[in-house]
Formats: sequence, C-alpha cells, structure tokens
Amino acid sequence: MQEREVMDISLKDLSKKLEEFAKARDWEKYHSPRNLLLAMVGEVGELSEIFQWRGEVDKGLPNWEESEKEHLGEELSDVLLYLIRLADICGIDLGDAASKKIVKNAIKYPPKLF
Ligand SMILES: Nc1ccn([C@H]2C[C@H](O)[C@@H](COP(=O)(O)OP(=O)(O)OP(=O)(O)O)O2)c(=O)n1
Repeated sequence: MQEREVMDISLKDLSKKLEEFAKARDWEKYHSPRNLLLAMVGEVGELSEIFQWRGEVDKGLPNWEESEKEHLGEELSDVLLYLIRLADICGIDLGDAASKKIVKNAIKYPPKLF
C-alpha cells in the first residue's frame, strides 16, 4: 500500500479491512459485541502497561526509544481496531457518531465560558 493511501485511510476503510480479516480466518463467529469489547479492554490494559510506573511523560515522548514508540503505536492501533470492529458489529457508523458527538460537546461546553 502507498504511504499516501495509509495517511488518508478512513474509519470505513479500516472497518472493511477488519471484516475481510475476520472472514478470511472464519473468525466472524468470535467477533460478537461482548467478545470485541473484552478484547478492546484487554488491549487498553496492554496500552496502560506502557505508561505504568514511568511517572508523568512529556508530550511527544522526547526521551523514548523508537522501539518504545513503535510498541505504543501498535497498542494504540489494537484499541482502535477493536473499537472500530465493535462499532461495525453493533451497526454503529463510528465516524458519523463521533462527528455528531463533537457537535454535542461544543454545545454543552461553549468556548467563551472556559
Ligand atoms: N480474534 C481476533 C484476534 C486478533 N485480532 C486482531 C485485532 C488486534 O489488532 C490484534 C490482536 O492480536 P493479539 O490478540 O495477538 O494481541 P497483540 O497483538 O497485542 O499480541 P500480544 O497480546 O501477544 O502482545 O489482532 C482480531 O481481529 N480478532
């Protein structure tokens, strides 16, 4: 895949890739809402372990090894991918839902008040 394509990839593209991944392995039977939620929470745990015991971390992670950043990227991706798959299996358009939620947040927290 070209770098440009990767940069522009959408939630819908990722969702389709995840569907194909599960189909190709006959794993659709395992991808129930509850299983996907638990898998995502497990990955949140793995993500948390990266930050565990390190104290506060500077933005941009200036003192981290490249391998540590790569590991972080992988765990962030696992959380995102299970979240996208969970939304898809539940029949939720995540891009649409998230866009609507941002609008709702802005109404709830008007900028001039903060
Ligand atoms: N039934 C499954 C199992 C895995 N995956 C995909 C989604 C995640 O992106 C990744 C998770 O794979 P692992 O369970 O092997 O977890 P890790 O990659 O975190 O490996 P490890 O737990 O060994 O660090 O694979 C999936 O879609 N459905």
